Amino acid sequence: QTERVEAATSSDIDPNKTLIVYLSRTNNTKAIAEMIQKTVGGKLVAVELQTPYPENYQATVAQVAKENETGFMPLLKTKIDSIQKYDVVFIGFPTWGMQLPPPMKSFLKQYNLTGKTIIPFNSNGGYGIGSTFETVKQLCPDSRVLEGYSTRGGLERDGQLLMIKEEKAKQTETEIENWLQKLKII
Ligand SMILES: Cc1cc2nc3c(=O)[nH]c(=O)nc-3n(C[C@H](O)[C@H](O)[C@H](O)COP(=O)(O)O)c2cc1C
Repeated sequence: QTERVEAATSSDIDPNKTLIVYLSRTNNTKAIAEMIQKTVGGKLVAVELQTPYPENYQATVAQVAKENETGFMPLLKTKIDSIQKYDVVFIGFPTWGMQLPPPMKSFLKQYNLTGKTIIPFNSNGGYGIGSTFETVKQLCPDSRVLEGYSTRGGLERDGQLLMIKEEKAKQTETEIENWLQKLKII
């Protein structure tokens, strides 16, 4: 009987009601987003800005530092139609200045995620998630925020762009499957 209950509660997320939204500059977080979609299904959406960040890495770092300081939230070009139809929202982002990137703060502020299940994921340059997952929780006080996934991506500062490829991609895929199983998503 126990078994039947477990089978009924696990893996019943509906791909039609699943949104995977991510921010990615050098495609590491995008690679994770695509792996999640391959495993779970759902609608994949890249967050784009009305005014994109500079191509130049140092200029971007400086701009983000300023935005983090002032709490500035950039306007998004990306629009989600009918957010209300999604029950589960995966939210992916790199670590920027050890914080949640400003565009993701914009996203979480802009959309009403009340009652939804939020699942964060992250790539970073090796310094970890910083305050990112904590900020997601703070900005989604009326959502169920599940345990996030994080892995090392690139380090643009040192010329490392897309690093989630080849062996690292295979390893990441396995980790993502284990994580989603643990969360009873698959
Ligand atoms: C503006 C900026 C700030 C960053 N700050 C950090 C940081 O504080 N800690 C860290 O580990 N990596 C940092 N990184 C590196 C990224 O988190 C890392 O390269 C990540 O994998 C990039 O993801 P993406 O390829 O999806 O853009 C920063 C990168 C940029 C562009």
